[in-house]
Amino acid sequence: MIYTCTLNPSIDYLIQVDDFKLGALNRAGRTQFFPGGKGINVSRVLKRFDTESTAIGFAGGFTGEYIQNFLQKENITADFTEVSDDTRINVKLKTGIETEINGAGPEIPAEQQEQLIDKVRQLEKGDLLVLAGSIPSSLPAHFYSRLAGICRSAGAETVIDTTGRALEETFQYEPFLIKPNHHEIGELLKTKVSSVNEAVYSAKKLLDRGVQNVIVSLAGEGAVLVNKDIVLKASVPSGEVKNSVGAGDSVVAGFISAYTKGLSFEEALRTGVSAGSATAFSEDLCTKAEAEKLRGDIKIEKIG
Ligand SMILES: Nc1ncnc2c1ncn2[C@@H]1O[C@H](COP(=O)(O)OP(=O)(O)OP(=O)(O)O)[C@@H](O)[C@H]1O
Ligand SMILES: O=P(O)(O)OC[C@@]1(O)O[C@H](CO)[C@@H](O)[C@@H]1O
Repeated sequence: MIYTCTLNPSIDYLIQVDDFKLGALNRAGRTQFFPGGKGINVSRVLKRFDTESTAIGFAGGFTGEYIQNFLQKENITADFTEVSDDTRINVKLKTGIETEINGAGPEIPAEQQEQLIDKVRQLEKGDLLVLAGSIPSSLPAHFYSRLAGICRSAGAETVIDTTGRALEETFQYEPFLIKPNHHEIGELLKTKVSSVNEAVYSAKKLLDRGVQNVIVSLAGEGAVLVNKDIVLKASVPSGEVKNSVGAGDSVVAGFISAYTKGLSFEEALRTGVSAGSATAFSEDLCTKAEAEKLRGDIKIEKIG
């Protein structure tokens, strides 16, 4: 079974303001709400790729209820731990360029922390847990590594999509996959990563620290997949980027969906990148049909 864990979900509030002026009253054009948070996005794209998952994490208040109702309408199994504070609202301002304001997230009391940990203790060998997104400020930075450690002891695999120390501390538990973008892997290794070669070099350093597979996404420049046996480079299709929110999560979901169905690393990477680009080219997360249309435009090269 696949689980996604979003410790810090959100309602993503997308606001279109064509001629945004700082310090003035701006009138919004189109506005939209979506359930957000990286694990939730992964679950939504998995569902569109006919792959079942259970979404766990913390949800609270009217915003938490909105997210859970939305997931229910999309027939996604969710088992959130309820907290009393409201789940955050993240503002995604579309003004020609994208500006994001993400909330810190609610207070998570110790009792609810333990309840979530107990859910993760139920995982078994063969299960896969995706830990994705930021950690609310009331939780310790090592919360992900604690969950990753529990999975490791149970024989369940982990996919980690977060940044900095929270990510680094999970390496001791040999995550199956991490998917930093090129800025994030650069920050982690205190270097600048802007080319495919630099991404591969950096990813190999993380294999040495225990990670089994690293996908580095380089936005419009493509993506690489590196593990101990293979180095793959994927090109991305060209198109108009409408909304990059969730593009990285779609790469993770597409990859997992294909890989868990038994496809090769090449085809799983192709599926991941097609989902990422299809999301970037659409307003909400991609549909399977949108991603499939792009498959043929993605070139996968074995470069190591
Ligand atoms: N300009 C683009 N053209 C085509 N595809 C793109 C473009 N930008 C992003 N993508 C798609 O989105 C994927 C993820 O992009 P990116 O490297 O920006 O990751 P990210 O920063 O994790 O994404 P997110 O915007 O979700 O935070 C890429 O692998 C690609 O498939
Ligand atoms: O603040 P975090 O947890 O790092 O990121 C949260 C977020 O920006 O990530 C998703 C896109 O990847 C959005 O749905 C959501 O608003």
